Amino acid sequence: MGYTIRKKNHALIFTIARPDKRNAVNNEVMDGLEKAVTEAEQNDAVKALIITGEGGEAFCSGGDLQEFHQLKTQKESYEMLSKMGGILYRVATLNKVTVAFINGTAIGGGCEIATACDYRIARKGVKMGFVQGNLAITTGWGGGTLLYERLPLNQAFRLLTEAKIHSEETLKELGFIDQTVNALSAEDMIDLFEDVFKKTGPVLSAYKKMLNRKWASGDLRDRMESEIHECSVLWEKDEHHEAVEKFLNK
Ligand SMILES: CC[C@H](C(=O)O)C(=O)SCCNC(=O)CCNC(=O)[C@H](O)C(C)(C)COP(=O)(O)OP(=O)(O)OC[C@H]1O[C@@H](n2cnc3c(N)ncnc32)[C@H](O)[C@@H]1OP(=O)(O)O
Repeated sequence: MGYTIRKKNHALIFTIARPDKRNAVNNEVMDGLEKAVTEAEQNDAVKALIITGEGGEAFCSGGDLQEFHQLKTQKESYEMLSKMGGILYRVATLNKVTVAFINGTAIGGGCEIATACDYRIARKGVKMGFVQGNLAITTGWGGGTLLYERLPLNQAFRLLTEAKIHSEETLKELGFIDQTVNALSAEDMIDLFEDVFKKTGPVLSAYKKMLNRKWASGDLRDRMESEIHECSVLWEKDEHHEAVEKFLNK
């Protein structure tokens, strides 16, 4: 299976388990993440959902370029993009604490997944980049919209338009990474949330509801939807397909 879901203390840990493909997201991983979000939502004993990747190389390398390269038209890409965009909206608005433990490289959609979480904890030395622009598309899972919620607008705009890969030090200076650790696995870094887990579930849930009310009044879901649609329009263009071909034929 391309993912695992396991419980440790008050946390549910979702791990993308495709290390041979640098934990690229395919439909199976999307379905698994949706399952984990539902389980976290329904289990009162769970106070946090942690998302991470298997192995020491990558957190997540974004959408599976092999699998999704079959999607040629705006309509075909929109179906995939809106599926994952809906799941990341659920991650972002889940009434539990959400944590991305960035155990390795995070690229493209991998950065979007991390952005959907309340906390971003990175292993020392990892690199991250919103590289979608280099593939002649934008973020397409709602991660660009969410980045504008997480960072000052000018810094978010810079990360998206430069589409560069940055060190965790740079991203920590920008405030995107909350903390860097030497931990190699989610289990090893879970103690960082000891104080959080001392709070009752209803307290943590109430704080997320405050954030969600702010986002609801700001039409977050509509803005994510517009991003997803815009990405699907760009997806169909030759420039995007040529850029993906170049990677696949490297
Ligand atoms: C809306 C989101 C959007 C979308 O869905 O399209 C995106 O996410 S766009 C961004 C898509 N992702 C990328 O452009 C990243 C592509 N991958 C890389 O840049 C590198 O693989 C990297 C930096 C993640 C890791 O580099 P490293 O040198 O450590 O590994 P390799 O490049 O040799 O890759 C090993 C192995 O994994 C396969 N691989 C890596 N990334 C993907 C991917 N995203 N989809 C499918 N397969 C991927 C790569 O082809 C190699 O496979 P192998 O069979 O061994 O040749």
